[in-house]
Amino acid sequence: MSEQKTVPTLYEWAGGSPALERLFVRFYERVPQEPLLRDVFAQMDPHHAQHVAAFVGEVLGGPKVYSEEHGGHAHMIRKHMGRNLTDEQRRRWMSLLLETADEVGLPDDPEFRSAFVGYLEWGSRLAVINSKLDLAATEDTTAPMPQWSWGAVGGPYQG
Ligand code: HEM
Repeated sequence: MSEQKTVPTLYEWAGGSPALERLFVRFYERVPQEPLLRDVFAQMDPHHAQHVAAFVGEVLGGPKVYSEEHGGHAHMIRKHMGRNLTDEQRRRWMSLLLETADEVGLPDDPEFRSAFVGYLEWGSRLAVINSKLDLAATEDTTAPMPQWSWGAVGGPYQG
């Protein structure tokens, strides 16, 4: 009988919702010390970190909490519209998030990190593009929820 191997999702490999919440709570604790980012997030919802963790968890193969309870992908797109984010801000957002991933002990194996960074690069560049759109003038913000997986590396680090 052949052995059946189950490939964990990126969400499971990351440590599920507790790990992603730890990551984003700590990240948004650090944002006010960042001159490039603090004004962007000055008015953020008090549950912003949990919402972003739920969104990213769903993208990485976790439960559909953001779609079912927080307005789904269209809501996330609308939250970026009209904010005129710069690439300099995006780069700081990325590097601060990756520094925080190390700080909170998110898995740092090559397989997980390459897939995770791939998603963040893609998503953060779209956030900047969407931030140049005018909320009032854009009717269609529907797009399926992105789904990210291991990609070319094919599965978790095996040692
Ligand atoms: C993969 C990249 C990103 C993801 C997954 C993401 C995710 C999200 C989500 C889910 C929300 C809505 C939260 C809610 O429902 O309350 C949101 C809002 C927001 N995002 Fe992002 N985002 C990304 C990149 C960025 C970047 C690069 C910036 C700025 C440099 C940014 C700035 C904001 C701001 C200012 C809000 C509104 C916060 C508020 O006032 O409530 N995002 N983002």
